[in-house]
Amino acid sequence: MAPKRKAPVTQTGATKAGRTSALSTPGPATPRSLDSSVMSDTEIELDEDVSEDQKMREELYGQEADEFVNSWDISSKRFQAGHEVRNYDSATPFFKRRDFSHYPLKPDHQNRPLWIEPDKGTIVLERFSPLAEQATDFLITIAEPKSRPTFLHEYALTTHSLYAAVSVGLRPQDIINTLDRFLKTPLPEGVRQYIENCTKSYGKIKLVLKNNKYFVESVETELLQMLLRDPVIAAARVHSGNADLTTTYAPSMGGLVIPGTQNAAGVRQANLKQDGNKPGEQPEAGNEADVFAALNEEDEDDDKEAVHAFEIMDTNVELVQKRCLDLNYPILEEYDFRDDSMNPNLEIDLRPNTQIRPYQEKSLSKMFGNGRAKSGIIVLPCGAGKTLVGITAACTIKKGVIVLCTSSMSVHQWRQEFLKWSNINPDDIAVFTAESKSKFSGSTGIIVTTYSMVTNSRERSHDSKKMMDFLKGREWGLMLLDEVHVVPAEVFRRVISSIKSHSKLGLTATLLREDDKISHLNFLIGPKLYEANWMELSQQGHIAKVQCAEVWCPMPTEFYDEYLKANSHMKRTLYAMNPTKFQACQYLINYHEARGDKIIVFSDELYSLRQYALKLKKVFIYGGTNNSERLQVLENFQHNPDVNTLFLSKIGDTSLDLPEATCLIQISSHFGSRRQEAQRLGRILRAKRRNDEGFNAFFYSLVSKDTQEMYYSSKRQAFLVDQGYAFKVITQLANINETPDLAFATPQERRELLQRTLVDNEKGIEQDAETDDLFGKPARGRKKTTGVRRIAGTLGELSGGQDMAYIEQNKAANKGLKKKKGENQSTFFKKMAREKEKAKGR
Ligand SMILES: Nc1ncnc2c1ncn2[C@@H]1O[C@H](COP(=O)(O)OP(=O)(O)OP(=O)(O)O)[C@@H](O)[C@H]1O
Repeated sequence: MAPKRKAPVTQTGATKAGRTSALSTPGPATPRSLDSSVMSDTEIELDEDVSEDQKMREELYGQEADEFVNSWDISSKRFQAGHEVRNYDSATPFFKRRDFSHYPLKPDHQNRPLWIEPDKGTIVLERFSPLAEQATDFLITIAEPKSRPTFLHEYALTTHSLYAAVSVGLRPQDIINTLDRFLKTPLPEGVRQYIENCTKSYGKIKLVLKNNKYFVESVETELLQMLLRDPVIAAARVHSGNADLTTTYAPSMGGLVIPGTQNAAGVRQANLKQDGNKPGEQPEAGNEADVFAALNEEDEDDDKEAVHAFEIMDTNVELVQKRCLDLNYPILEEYDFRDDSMNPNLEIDLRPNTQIRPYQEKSLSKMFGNGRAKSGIIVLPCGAGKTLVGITAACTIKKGVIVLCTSSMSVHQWRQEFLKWSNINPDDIAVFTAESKSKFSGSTGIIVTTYSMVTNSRERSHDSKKMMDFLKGREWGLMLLDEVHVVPAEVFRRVISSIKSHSKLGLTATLLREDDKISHLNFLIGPKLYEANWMELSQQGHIAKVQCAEVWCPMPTEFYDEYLKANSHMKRTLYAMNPTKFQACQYLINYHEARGDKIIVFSDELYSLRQYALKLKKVFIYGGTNNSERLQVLENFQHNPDVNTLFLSKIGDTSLDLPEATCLIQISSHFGSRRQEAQRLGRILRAKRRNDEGFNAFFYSLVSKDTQEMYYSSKRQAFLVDQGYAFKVITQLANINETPDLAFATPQERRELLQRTLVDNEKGIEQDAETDDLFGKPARGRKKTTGVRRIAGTLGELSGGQDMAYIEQNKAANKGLKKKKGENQSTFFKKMAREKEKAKGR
């Protein structure tokens, strides 16, 4: 019989929930020995029968255990991972390669707020630490926030985040020293090297426009010499006859005051500097403030640093930017607007009573950190006031501004906001849309337009062409890019190549895309300069507090049977039309209307949008609703006490400013889109009543149980969960069974609903207009035919037995099916028709 082994009992302070839990590190309450060779008293005592031990571990941990068992150094009873010797205990296999419990802790680690994962550079912040605020400020500058629930925040060091850190004025050594000071363990060598490698070339070379000439600038002459040895860059240089590099001096850092604030824009972050301590050296124990005292000191040497530069041709700017990127020296774009004497100044200032909020100021200070304007992206939650951030940037630069929006409604909103917050002369701000092509009257001004107006080169009218020539023919001080997350990189490329601007500011609430193309924006616009914390803003009352819930709605058997047989389009319709979901929706509407809430119900699926709205006698807007009807519905929703619920298709996901709305119900959505979930939540974050005592907004996602929707739903929530939102799961709505007058209460009604849904959608599912524009031209709803669908049935059923009914399509729907002239033709036939028309005209 094999000798008995001690039971594995270790728990090394790990928690189960959240990504951060995978870091096995001792919790603050249970400090471990600093000596990695000392065995913990809870460690497994190795017995002789290794094969049995191995078998057990294999059973417990599968394949992964093999690797561990193979690297198990029996003689020393220690686990060998690469060149590091680790202690092994029963929890080790749970953490696999992410067990860092052998890392020594600094003696005063309780005072320090950060953990780091040595292999990946993932940083975990203890939000309950007294230094959490300072650490957050620092982390937001150097790393990407990944997840920010209540107690532990997770950040990742990436090349882009380090690039952004350098672009706001941090030096590699500043980053290393400060990070080391905040860490509970010494900074791992790999992370130090990563930071050095990523930052050594970033921020060294700048593109600056001075007196309307482009200069490539650096404090290191050798770097400029190296660039000039490159044939492409050498060819782009403007030869002034002087072979030497021009020497100038760095601009003064302070002095610039962002309008709407009391503080100079020279950000504290830009002044983070080394103090005398060597990396890893401990600050004086017991004095937390000392750790950071040095961070805020002014860098007296900055003003004395000589800057060298050479001039390049205007026409070769993009080429030089690309070439520098290829050479691994990404060029930072900076606009020395205070020294730009060539472009006329714009008379614009914030109105005297305008006070920007602390997070708005923080985000802008990243842009104007050294007295110049850096291009980049600012990420603020929906309703947090991105517009005012853009306007304040324009008031700081005071040069010509071009604003690009996603819809014509946003264009008008931006113009209104400019007039509301600043003293701009109304004649100096013009809009360029399909309906209006006005220009400003003076020598400079502001133009607000849409991405599509600027990039759609086909079939331009004479006026549009003239307007485009006007936009292309001048230099803009600032380009404001709204909702940058929705615009394809190609569109940016076209905008940026056709319109010349000295600085670019991208604004968004959700810098995420399911296609992972977000990184393109880093080099097309600039790095992410700032990202706000949603929870913090809601705690401060800038955005509403929201209770999120996922309501599980079981499907009646007959629906579920059809669901299992259906194709993917029909599946989506069926889980949206689930009668239990309908009842949950009806119940929630009744409940919240009675509480005085204004409710928006979102559905991506047009058929269910209409069916729900008609059955519940509520107003609805979708892609096919015409403009005047949309405005009328919105007006009523805002001001009419009898219209408290509005059904909206996905066209209302963005750009909808309805501060009256306090409750959201989602009955159908776009697969697993995290962005849509966040954008929809954004519709209630701006609730007017957000600062009322005890006010909460509500966000319900209705999900058909045991369908694909459950899977998508958890995917969709990932972004918001990372922002700290908790989704409650509701499996049974209180007293729903006793609620009178619920729709589809009898089996017969439910069967009728099923049959009608199947028959109505037999030909295919109607898709909504592919547009984000709630106020743009209503695009025609497209019919997508998914082929013939056979339903098993009997003659009895066809004659009306068992609730299968012959349903006549309504006339409007039939009309919609009629082909209009030229509609649904192939491009070949359309071209032929056009040519015929032309020939007739000749
Ligand atoms: N500093 C401020 N002082 C007072 N009100 C402000 C301030 N900043 C923003 N607001 C108000 O907050 C509301 C939301 O602002 P805004 O529409 O710019 O948000 P947003 O971030 O662009 O939202 P979305 O992403 O949904 O378009 C507006 O009513 C705006 O007037």
